[in-house]
Amino acid sequence: MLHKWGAAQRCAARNEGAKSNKQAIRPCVARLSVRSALSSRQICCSAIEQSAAPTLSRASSNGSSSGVVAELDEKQEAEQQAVAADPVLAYNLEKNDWTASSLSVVVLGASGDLAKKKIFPALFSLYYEGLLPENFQVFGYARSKMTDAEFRDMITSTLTCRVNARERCAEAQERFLKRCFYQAGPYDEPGGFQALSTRLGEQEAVKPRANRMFFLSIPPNVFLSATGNAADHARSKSGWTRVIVEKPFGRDSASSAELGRGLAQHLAEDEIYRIDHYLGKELIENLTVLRFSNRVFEPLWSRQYIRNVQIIFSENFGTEGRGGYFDQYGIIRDVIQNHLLQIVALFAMEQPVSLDAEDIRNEKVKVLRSMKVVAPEDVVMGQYRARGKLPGYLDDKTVPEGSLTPTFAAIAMFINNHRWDGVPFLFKAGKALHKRYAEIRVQFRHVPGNLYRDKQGADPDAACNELVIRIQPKEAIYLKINNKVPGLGLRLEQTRLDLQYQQQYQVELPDAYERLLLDVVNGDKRLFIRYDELQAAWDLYTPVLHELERSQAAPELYPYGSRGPLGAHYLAARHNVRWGDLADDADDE
Ligand SMILES: NC(=O)C1=CN([C@@H]2O[C@H](COP(=O)(O)OP(=O)(O)OC[C@H]3O[C@@H](n4cnc5c(N)ncnc54)[C@H](OP(=O)(O)O)[C@@H]3O)[C@@H](O)[C@H]2O)C=CC1
Ligand SMILES: O=C1O[C@H](COP(=O)(O)O)[C@@H](O)[C@H](O)[C@H]1O
Repeated sequence: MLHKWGAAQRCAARNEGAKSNKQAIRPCVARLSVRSALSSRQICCSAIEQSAAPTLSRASSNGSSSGVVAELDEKQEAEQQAVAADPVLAYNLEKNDWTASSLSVVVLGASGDLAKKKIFPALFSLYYEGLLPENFQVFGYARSKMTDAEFRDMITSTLTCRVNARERCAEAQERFLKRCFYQAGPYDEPGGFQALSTRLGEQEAVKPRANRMFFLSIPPNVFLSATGNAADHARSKSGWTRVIVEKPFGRDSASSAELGRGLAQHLAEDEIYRIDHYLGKELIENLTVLRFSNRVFEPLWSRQYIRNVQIIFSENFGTEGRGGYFDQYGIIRDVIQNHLLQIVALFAMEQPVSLDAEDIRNEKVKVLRSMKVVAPEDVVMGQYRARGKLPGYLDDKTVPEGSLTPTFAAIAMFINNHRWDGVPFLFKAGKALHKRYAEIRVQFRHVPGNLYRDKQGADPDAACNELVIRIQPKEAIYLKINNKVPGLGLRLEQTRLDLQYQQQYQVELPDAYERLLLDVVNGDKRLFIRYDELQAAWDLYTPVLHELERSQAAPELYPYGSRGPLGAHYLAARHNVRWGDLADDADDE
């Protein structure tokens, strides 16, 4: 399964007469993907080459090869057309030539939670699925002292074989671990980075072009010094250097701008990848597909038909262990100003000129810049308190005594443009609630002059159509419609047109970090946040965040495991909205 990319490149190298790498590799990608349902990101192919070969030889031996070859040729042609129409693939093919390059991924903060929980497992998954180049290595970097062997021991327990075919997983893990190295050093001095660069060079020696990718999995107080040292002392001299920055990108407009200026002293904007892992979730990537490839949705996607949009994030656990970080930020900065606002930008944008990163981000930034700055009266804050044995936020030892930091918030926002004027976009996000889920709910307007008004029960709201995009868990898209209850009578009930991913696709979905790391390898910035988007997002929230801090506004307490504070319902009611998740809860239990 490994090194499909390398195989495609080798195959391309044999393709004489092609004018460019892109032209050379296309037929290879197409031919080698004949028997596989690879996504547009999964760029071919040795495994597929092997799986096509036996079919051909078996067919030859019973004398029917021409039929099979013709069939393959047909499929190949169809695949070639698909590849030609895929701008992501075309972009990747144009930008990378891994026959002459190596890839080093350096994880700064390798001893930390995010690195262990997300980054190493994602890198292993990509490796296992053959999506990383042949000459590939991982370097962990942190202050903790560790040998390569200890580092490998540390990450072993984090590696799992996510993909369907788990065959030879242990073997793949062993091979992956041999590519993992560790360098101890400080973030704020050059010495460690110089040593890192030397060791990177030793591993990269076999390829003329050495590409280096740094993941800043470190606390924000060392972002700038680590970036400066990485860029100045461990930057690639022969290939590209890309730096992935994790949130928090500052605390407000001013600190974010300062961070931006600091990064810009060492890196060009095209070297910076601001990650928002919600953009890497399957259902979020599907948002634009849903909108722009289905004729049925786009005409409805405006104030004319949509009454309100709700973006809901609910976690059934508290800050356990992350209280120190969380208390400095709170739920608005932790989740709403970034993950949920990014979802709205994608949800509400106009159709971009193309799927190119800049075209998409141009449209997103227009939405953000059209939004009304959040008003204090449109914010409800909550903080969880203890319930039975479940600890309250203030019981977390890493949280300062008497902290007023919100662990829950509900917010109403508006987009002042032709399409969305007057439509409330309601956000609700909280920790230590009753369930873990994230979803987008689109509530449609009432049916005017409804013929069936008296057949639908007393509550007219319950008869409104609602489109639900369930981001996680149990990913799904369903549309609530009114339907006649079968039988001789005439009674209507609300039911669902239901796309449940588990039933429909029966594949395990890739983790968001897998998708995003692969995008960085391929230089694809569609799912990363551009500087002007970030600043526009902060400008919407900075005044209210400052005001809440200045006024020392006390959050409403809610019990651990509840649905959050009552204030969220009053806020929704003020905008003539009812939270859709309450109605659906009973069905989903
Ligand atoms: N964990 C998560 O789920 C998420 C994290 N993030 C962000 O990702 C980044 C990393 O997160 P996470 O792994 O949880 O962070 P950690 O607190 O685990 O820190 C990562 C590593 O940084 C080093 N470190 C910790 N504190 C300091 C300090 N004060 N000064 C210098 N170095 C320090 C430690 O390594 P050593 O001492 O060995 O150098 C530690 O192992 C953060 O910016 C965080 O906000 C974003 C989304 C989710
Ligand atoms: O960025 C963050 O996201 C997580 C939730 O991510 P998910 O992919 O598990 O939904 C959240 O717990 C954390 O507080 C926040 O920093």
